[in-house]
Amino acid sequence: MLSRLSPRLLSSSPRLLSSSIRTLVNVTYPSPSVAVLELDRPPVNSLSLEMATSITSHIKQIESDPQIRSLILTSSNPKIFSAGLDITEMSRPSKTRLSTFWRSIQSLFLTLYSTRLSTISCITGHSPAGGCLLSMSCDYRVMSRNPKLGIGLNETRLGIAAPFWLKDLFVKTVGYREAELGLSRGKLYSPEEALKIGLVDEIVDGEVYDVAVERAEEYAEIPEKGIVATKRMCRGELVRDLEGKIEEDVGWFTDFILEEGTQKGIEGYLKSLSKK
Ligand SMILES: CCCCCCCCCCCC/C=C/CC(=O)SCCNC(=O)CCNC(=O)[C@H](O)C(C)(C)COP(=O)(O)OP(=O)(O)OC[C@H]1O[C@@H](n2cnc3c(N)ncnc32)[C@H](O)[C@@H]1OP(=O)(O)O
Repeated sequence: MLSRLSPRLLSSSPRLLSSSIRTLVNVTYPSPSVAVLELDRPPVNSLSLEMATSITSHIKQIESDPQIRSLILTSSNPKIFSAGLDITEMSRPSKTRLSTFWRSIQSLFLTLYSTRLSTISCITGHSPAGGCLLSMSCDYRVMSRNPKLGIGLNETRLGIAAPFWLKDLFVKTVGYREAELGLSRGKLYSPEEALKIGLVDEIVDGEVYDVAVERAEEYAEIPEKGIVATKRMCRGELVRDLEGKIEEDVGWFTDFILEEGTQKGIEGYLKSLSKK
């Protein structure tokens, strides 16, 4: 029933949907050419298989409306953009679920990174690891100035490593040396630091959402053909690299995560999170 609705009418607000078909995101339209996709998976918008699949399918639905030119990605939680991958997906999983989970993350990245839409990440809260991946996959990033917030790739802190395509995305965004330092130290950058290295494009004192809408509207005025060709030029190589190695990457991920040493690290990290 839901899929027959026009994307323009589609709002996945919890007020409108029963919990059994809750889609974990809300979609709204602040202007005729701009859509907003709000992550809404309490408590921390972590990316489970269902969450990643839902975001991907909503991006595709929005993309299919030719009137929509820009997409803002944001969060219903003002303190947390996304806590990254749902770590429980990686804790003592079945191999089948783990492979399907990783495919859903690859697919979310490929969809968001190569969409014809101009994408603005509106980062009001923490954005570690997979949260940073979502932000970096967008064309423009605005973040609240709050010095308590962190954005970056902290995988090493969990005893895991970013996959090659996330490392490549980070290198493309901040440059080789900063990426190497940030990755090996598992560094989370404050908004000021993130601005300095180009991990975000703008930091905002007031209402970050209003600035995101302004930027989305500016992008929407640029002729689509030029933007799409430019995106393809800048992003095609990384997209092709991953597309050519999907199975290899699934193999690396599942082997790495299922190792006993990795499992122990993940268990310890989960304990430290829930003890806080
Ligand atoms: C040959 C080459 C080999 C190469 C191998 C490559 C293949 C391997 C690839 C492996 C790649 C894996 C990539 C991973 C990327 C990721 O995204 S991993 C996830 C990283 N995320 C984090 O570390 C964030 C952890 N969370 C936090 O720091 C904080 O929760 C927060 C700052 C986001 C919010 O803090 P606060 O508001 O204080 O909330 P909390 O009380 O901490 O959390 C509430 C609640 O949520 C649970 N939780 C938090 N984060 C996650 C998460 N990511 N997943 C699942 N659950 C999470 C937390 O435990 C609390 O639960 P309880 O209320 O205690 O039950």
